[in-house]
Amino acid sequence: MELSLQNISVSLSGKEILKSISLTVEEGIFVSLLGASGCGKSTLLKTIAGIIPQTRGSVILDGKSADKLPCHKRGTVIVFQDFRLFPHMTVVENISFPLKMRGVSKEEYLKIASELLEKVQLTGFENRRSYEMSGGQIQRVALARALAAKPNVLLLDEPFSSLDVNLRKEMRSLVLKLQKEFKITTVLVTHDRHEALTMSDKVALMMDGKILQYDTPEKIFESPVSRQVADYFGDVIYIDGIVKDHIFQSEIISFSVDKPDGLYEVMFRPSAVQIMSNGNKNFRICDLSYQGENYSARLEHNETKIKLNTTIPFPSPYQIGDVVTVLFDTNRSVLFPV
Ligand SMILES: Nc1ncnc2c1ncn2[C@@H]1O[C@H](COP(=O)(O)OP(=O)(O)OP(=O)(O)O)[C@@H](O)[C@H]1O
Repeated sequence: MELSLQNISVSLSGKEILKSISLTVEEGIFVSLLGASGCGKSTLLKTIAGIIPQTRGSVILDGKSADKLPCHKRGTVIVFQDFRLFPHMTVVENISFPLKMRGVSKEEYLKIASELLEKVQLTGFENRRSYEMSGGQIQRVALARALAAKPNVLLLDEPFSSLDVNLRKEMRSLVLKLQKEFKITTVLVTHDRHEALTMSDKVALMMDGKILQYDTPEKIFESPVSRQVADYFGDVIYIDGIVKDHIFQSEIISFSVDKPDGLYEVMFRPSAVQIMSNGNKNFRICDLSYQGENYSARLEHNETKIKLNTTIPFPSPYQIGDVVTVLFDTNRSVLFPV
């Protein structure tokens, strides 16, 4: 099912939390709502589910307004961070619950529960209760219960944040595998950049109740629309300059661009910068620190004193004080007007 949000605004206790959010999640894709704590991610998820009513705008499901539909009629299911299983019910009873509510026969719901338990690798856990399982197992039951409801849109509110690193990795692959298998339109709330970039077909970066950019992981990382977006996704190098007659010119680099004349900052990701020992030797390494797998290096330009940070793969052939040539991959440059 396609999900479309049209100019959604939400106010809570007199404060505007979401500010005219528009976004389309095409059928069957996996989208992450990414952003710092308090930017409104969970509020947006709950608005999609119908738990929080919007002050303005519309939630459109498969081309039809869902604004007047209560939560249980929207076909959306939320999995919360704390999973919220029914503690007095067994695993099978938890998974079967949404099916029973829909009047599915006992024979049928037991069959579906058993198939889903197999999919989340919990066959044999049918009669356990929450207090007899680990966090990861409880999460898999919550996922099976969500899938049992045959949701049109699956909404995941930070479901991996309470798990340890290895389990988190395992659960991410399981969720993605099932999401692709069931072809469920899915929206994940996360504050983990890596999680958003590696799991999603598209990422919506939120800040202060607004979406700053909604794009594929490659585009949002490589072609950010603003400095705010660029900075959010990690280290960046900025160089000030001007564009004149379609040439960007600065003290250390110039190249052709398709931009109108004016003042700009050009942005590079550290991976778009290469260090070489031969060439015009324009930078000096003033700091080098091991990060695990690579080194973080700080370099200073010989004459202009422009400084930049980059990474050097392990083992580093360079030392602090070495004078090197810095090459910029201008195909990966992004220009922001100043
Ligand atoms: N019922 C409420 N009444 C008033 N303000 C609220 C209410 N619920 C949430 N807020 C505020 O709305 C803002 C957004 O909250 P929300 O939970 O959507 O953020 P979030 O991006 O999901 O954050 P986190 O990653 O910490 O969960 C916060 O400033 C929060 O304090």
